[in-house]
Amino acid sequence: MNAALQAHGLGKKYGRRWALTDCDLEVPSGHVVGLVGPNGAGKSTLLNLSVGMLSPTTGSVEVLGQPAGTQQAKVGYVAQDTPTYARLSVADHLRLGAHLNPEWDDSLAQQRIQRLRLDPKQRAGKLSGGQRAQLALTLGLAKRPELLILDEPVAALDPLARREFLQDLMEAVAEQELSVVLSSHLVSDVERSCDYLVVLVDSRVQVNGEIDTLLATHHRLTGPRRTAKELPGDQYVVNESHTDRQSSFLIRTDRPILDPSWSVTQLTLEDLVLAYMGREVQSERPVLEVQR
Ligand SMILES: Nc1ncnc2c1ncn2[C@@H]1O[C@H](COP(=O)(O)OP(=O)(O)OP(=O)(O)O)[C@@H](O)[C@H]1O
Repeated sequence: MNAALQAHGLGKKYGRRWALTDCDLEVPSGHVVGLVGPNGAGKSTLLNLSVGMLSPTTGSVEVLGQPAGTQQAKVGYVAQDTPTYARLSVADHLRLGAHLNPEWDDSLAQQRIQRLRLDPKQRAGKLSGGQRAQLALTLGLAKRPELLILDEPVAALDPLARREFLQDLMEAVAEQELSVVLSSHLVSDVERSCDYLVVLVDSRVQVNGEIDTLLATHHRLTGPRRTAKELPGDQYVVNESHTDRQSSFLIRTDRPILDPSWSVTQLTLEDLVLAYMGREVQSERPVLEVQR
């Protein structure tokens, strides 16, 4: 199966300013991928390049095995500002969706609009921010894409609407062969809905892999003070902190931790994301990748 997303040396420059530099990434199909990273990391730029809304200054990006922007019917995209046509009604948007998309699922679209209590006659410009986001998400889902790319899709939704949307998304993933890449600042949403994680910091993928595997292979070790050099070679140190007598390491390893002097704790996804986000940018290749 083709990768959902594949970027090589991808870069985008605006005037003299680089928004994304030399980004390498491969995301397999069949996952719900959470793309997280600090403000300005390049997430939106990467997603815009992936759908062909922007053209790269350097490098290349493919979606579903084809150059970005050539698979319009198979790729759904909801941009960060959930664009809609202000003067068109909700019903007009659905008609437009049906007209433009060969796989359009009208009953899904109508049911969703009904459930969300959106008035089909209301112009999109008169909807609230959250309702507009729901309309844009409905268009993305009803298109029945193979890959759905969502840039902070739930940012404008209230907590209940957020939960329902993520539920809808997971149902769509279960029912059809749908891969999803969604960027989010909310680790709890990523935890609830994603099975694959990409942490992007300053254009660099810091960690990339299935969430279950990442959680099973990362641990916090706490014990008598020592240096990272004293740890076994298979223990990759993500971060470390020390007091006079104690050391704490966040490590990644595929092997059992045999040293009985360590107290070993499992990490939450938030611990893991924050650890990679808080690190100095790692630009050395190869990027740390964990896959089954
Ligand atoms: N149109 C533009 N012109 C100039 N610089 C831009 C433009 N769009 C983005 N940038 C810059 O590129 C960098 C990456 O921005 P991008 O929006 O991709 O980050 P992001 O990870 O999506 O951030 P956020 O989490 O805040 O949405 C930032 O430094 C931003 O200021």
